[in-house]
Amino acid sequence: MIQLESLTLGYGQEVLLDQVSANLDGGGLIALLGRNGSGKSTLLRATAGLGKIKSGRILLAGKDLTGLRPEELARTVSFVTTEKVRIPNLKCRDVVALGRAPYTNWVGRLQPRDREIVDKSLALLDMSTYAERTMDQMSDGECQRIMIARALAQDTPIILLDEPTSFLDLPNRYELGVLLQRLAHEQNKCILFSTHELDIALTLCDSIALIDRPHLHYLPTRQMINSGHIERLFRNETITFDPKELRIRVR
Ligand SMILES: Nc1ncnc2c1ncn2[C@@H]1O[C@H](COP(=O)(O)OP(=O)(O)OP(=O)(O)O)[C@@H](O)[C@H]1O
Repeated sequence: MIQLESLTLGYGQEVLLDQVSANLDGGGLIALLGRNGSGKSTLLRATAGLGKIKSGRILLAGKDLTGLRPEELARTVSFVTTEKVRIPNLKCRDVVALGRAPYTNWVGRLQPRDREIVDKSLALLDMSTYAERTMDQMSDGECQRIMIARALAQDTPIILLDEPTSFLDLPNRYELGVLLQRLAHEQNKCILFSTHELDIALTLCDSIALIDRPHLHYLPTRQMINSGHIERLFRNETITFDPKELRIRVR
């Protein structure tokens, strides 16, 4: 679904990914891992069509990203960023309805089918009861769910999320991970999300994309665990990764 072809990304003279090729074809739930500053957000932004590519190509559903018209891009990929979104006077239903913008007619008016999709997206995120509330009166976790509902309403085969669990407490992190897994499998989406939650990535995801600057390794989760890449990348004087137990151990 997402193909990287000899992709080089970076800023100025700094190269983050150097001629990386990977075919994230399996779809399902994919975790994007890497140390701080390795380029996870940069890659997600580039895949969403927001960042600059130094060289190479990104293909989405077989089409070169740079050749897609804005409305085609908006029908192919949705992006949930880390920014805390608080739109004071807009009800949750209206926020989710923004996801329908690539499909609405020229005055932006929702058709019955659009309303149906908005309601379904809210329901899938278990947020139907919040439809008439405004986001300035909601918790970070609740707002995060609304932004994911908006991405779902956009009805794209690819959904990108930048650290979606970062504002959440432990139970909610897992709940969101399970929810993303369910959406990926039941709605047949390719969901790529960056995270520092190694255990969520390794227990819930179908495959892992691991940035090991300036390379990127992409493997099904079990193979990634056995590959030794995670151990090598996340090991330091204080901690080791135990691939059998899927646990970080303090030395
Ligand atoms: N707009 C920018 N201009 C110049 N350098 C940038 C810009 N954005 C990010 N960088 C640098 O690029 C590198 C990768 O940043 P990026 O945010 O993609 O990493 P990340 O893997 O998402 O990090 P983290 O896990 O800390 O969120 C960092 O060294 C960062 O300082």
